[in-house]
Amino acid sequence: MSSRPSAASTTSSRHIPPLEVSPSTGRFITLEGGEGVGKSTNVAFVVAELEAHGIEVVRTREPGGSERAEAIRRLLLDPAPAEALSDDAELLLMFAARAQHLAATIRPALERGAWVVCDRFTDATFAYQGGGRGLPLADITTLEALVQKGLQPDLTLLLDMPVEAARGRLAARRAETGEGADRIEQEAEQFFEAVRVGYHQRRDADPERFATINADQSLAEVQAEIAGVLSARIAAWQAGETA
Ligand SMILES: Nc1ncnc2c1ncn2[C@@H]1O[C@H](COP(=O)(O)OP(=O)(O)OP(=O)(O)O)[C@@H](O)[C@H]1O
Ligand SMILES: Cc1cn([C@H]2C[C@H](O)[C@@H](COP(=O)(O)O)O2)c(=O)[nH]c1=O
Repeated sequence: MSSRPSAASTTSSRHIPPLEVSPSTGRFITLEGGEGVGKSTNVAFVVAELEAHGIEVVRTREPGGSERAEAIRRLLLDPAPAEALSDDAELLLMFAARAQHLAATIRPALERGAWVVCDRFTDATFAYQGGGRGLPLADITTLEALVQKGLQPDLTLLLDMPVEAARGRLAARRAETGEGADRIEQEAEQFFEAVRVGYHQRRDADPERFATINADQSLAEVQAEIAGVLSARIAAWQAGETA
């Protein structure tokens, strides 16, 4: 476990008020949204904000987040597979990767009191395999219960913006880095519109856990919104712990 400097000893505490976080209270925060909305950029921001308050943070992602789960990620996202991947196999591989990720990374971190910040989790399965592919939500709910055994994120930041604008950002990133589109990113715009609707349905079914962030604004504005949500949620958790 990394050391926990006191909140008072940190210098970049401009967004979140000083915290006295109990080491035994691990929290699980996920960032969700369609392709190119800024999840990776803002995962880094959330991690930096928490670490600035002396919190041990494990940054992770799905699919992936442990050695074997990353191997499954490669299978899932291979842009030119020798054999087409069936929708059912895709769904089951997402949950196989998640089961391993939970066992190897997420549960051990939470059990030792670390906070986990994860780039995508099961809401992505509801949005992509449920909304995008049209697989039955009841099947996803069954797998969710089997694999998570009741564990849910404490907070999910849904970065939301129109699909076309986000694809523009992605195109700019690809032009800059030279990276190609993975197997799922190669889907048509209609697929990603259905993914966005899938996320909205998840959010509407669990408004307590979700906070919607308007991702279609400058990075500074997005991060101010995220900082505000984090600050409020952390204060509420702290109040609950000391009550
Ligand atoms: N608010 C913003 N305004 C303008 N550009 C942004 C903003 N947020 C992120 N970007 C840029 O948009 C691109 C996509 O951002 P990022 O890689 O964080 O998205 P992502 O949601 O993680 O993408 P993916 O779906 O591929 O995982 C990057 O080049 C990033 O620098
Ligand atoms: C967890 C999860 C992810 N996906 C999709 C969403 C993306 O297209 C890729 C992951 O790539 P990223 O660059 O890390 O965002 O996988 C999915 O379809 N279902 C899921 O459960």
